Amino acid sequence: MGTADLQTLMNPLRQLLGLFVSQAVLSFFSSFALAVATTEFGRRLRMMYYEASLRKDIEKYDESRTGEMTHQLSQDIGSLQTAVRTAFSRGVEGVTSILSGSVYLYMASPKLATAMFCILPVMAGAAHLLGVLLRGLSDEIRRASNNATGIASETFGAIHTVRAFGAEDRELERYGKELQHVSELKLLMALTAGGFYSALHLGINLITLLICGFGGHLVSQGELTRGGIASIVTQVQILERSMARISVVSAQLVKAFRSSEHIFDAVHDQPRVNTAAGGLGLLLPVDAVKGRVSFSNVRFAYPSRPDVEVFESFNLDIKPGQVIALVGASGSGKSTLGALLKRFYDVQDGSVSLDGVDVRNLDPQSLHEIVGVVSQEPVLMGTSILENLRYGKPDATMDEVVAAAMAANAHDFIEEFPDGYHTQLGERGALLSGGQRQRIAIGRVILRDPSILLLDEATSALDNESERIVQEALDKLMHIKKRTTIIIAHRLTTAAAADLLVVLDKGKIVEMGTHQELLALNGAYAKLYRVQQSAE
Ligand SMILES: Nc1ncnc2c1ncn2[C@@H]1O[C@H](COP(=O)(O)OP(=O)(O)OP(=O)(O)O)[C@@H](O)[C@H]1O
Repeated sequence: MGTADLQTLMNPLRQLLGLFVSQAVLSFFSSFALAVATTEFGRRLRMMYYEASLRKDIEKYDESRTGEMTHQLSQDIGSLQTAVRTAFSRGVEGVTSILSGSVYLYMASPKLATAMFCILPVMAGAAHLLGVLLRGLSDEIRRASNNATGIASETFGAIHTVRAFGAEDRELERYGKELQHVSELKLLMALTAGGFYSALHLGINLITLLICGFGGHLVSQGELTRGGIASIVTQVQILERSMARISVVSAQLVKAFRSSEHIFDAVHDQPRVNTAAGGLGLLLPVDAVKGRVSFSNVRFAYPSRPDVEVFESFNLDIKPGQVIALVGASGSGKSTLGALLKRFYDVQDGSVSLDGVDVRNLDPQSLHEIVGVVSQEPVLMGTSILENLRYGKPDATMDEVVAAAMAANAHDFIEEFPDGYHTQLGERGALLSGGQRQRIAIGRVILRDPSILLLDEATSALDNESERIVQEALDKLMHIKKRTTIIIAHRLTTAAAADLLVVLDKGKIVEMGTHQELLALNGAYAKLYRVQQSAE
């Protein structure tokens, strides 16, 4: 072979090599760009959904299972991401080959192309029907699998109760039932989709047969060559395969968007209380707050139970610096007053105000800075003790943190841990005892230094010794500075020292006065007190 021949051979080879390399580079960049775009899409959607969930109204939490929300955050958005990625990669490829195949067909034989395109609407109609069927089924599957995840997460969260009641088998059965339902629905979906795709393939083969028949007729008429019909049949098969692929991709996309509809709804849902920081409502300077709290003609029923009115027309005025204790039977509305003050819920009528400002007109961040809470069963985060204390004041110095922990009677037990303040707590602070958890919770409130303190039965879950230590910490918290304090008390020993005791019954104030005055009155409080004294 001469040099000139070799040159002639090399030229096209070089061109081909160039083509292959550019194809590889192009394919790398397009798949990378697609991965970047879908990853970013997933990240943003997750952030938007997470934020919407964090900011949604508390009553929505009363009605939903947190496990479902976690499922949606990971599973549903994940499958949407995959579907979008597949739709783009396969969809673009499919659409391109349909377009180029159609042009080729039309140029090869306009009559054959027209005949073929007449059949397309029938296929599109069938694909639409499948979409409708799949949509209904995928809704059902989503509901059932969210239920299953909800059950599992509820059980994990309440593992001590489950273990204490030996309820593992019952929980397994409950989860298993839901999972069985999911499997049945998925099988039904596989049957529907499988049936459709088999019918689709049958249709495709029938169309190919028809084209062969019609093509044969055109050959006999001299309008088409035998070679032409062979390449048309090949092209038609490519076209049909692309259409089938697109219908699969679009069904997947429909399914994923359907199961994510509620995510978009949640993202667009405007909460009643906008907790986003910045200029929403009045900002009361924390230092200038006097601490007067007034409930005026409050009418309230929980949104999840609108028919049961907890308060019909409730009035209570708490003076700045006053320590009041709310007492009364279980279910009389004590905790609800705290929830209204923190604006977890809005009153239906009347108002709750702070220094004369309706809490609805206050910036929620400002409100939470002013009103500090120590709850009955404080929940800590699964991070370090230090970070948990700093939850009250993220920029607190180490000295401030230690001082707060000392005031909360927590410093000594923290120092006994090998890692001290850096000790990692389990989920919800599970590695601490109830009393230790409460002292950390008191410490974080001391750091926050609120003007109004809400103590929700803070000592009710403790034994006598722990109660004494926690009570001592609470006393320090109440006396570090004079602040309005509302104690939601179950144990009347906690309430006895308050300036004013407010006795509630079914959402109404039945008695008010100091401990001594109420004992002398010999009414509801005295009765409650005697019952508790004899029980202790
Ligand atoms: N999230 C809620 N959704 C619907 N109803 C609720 C909710 N929380 C409380 N309730 C109802 O509101 C009423 C008042 O409850 P609340 O918790 O305020 O009573 P409480 O006096 O604090 O009781 P306890 O001393 O047992 O904590 C009760 O009938 C209760 O069932």
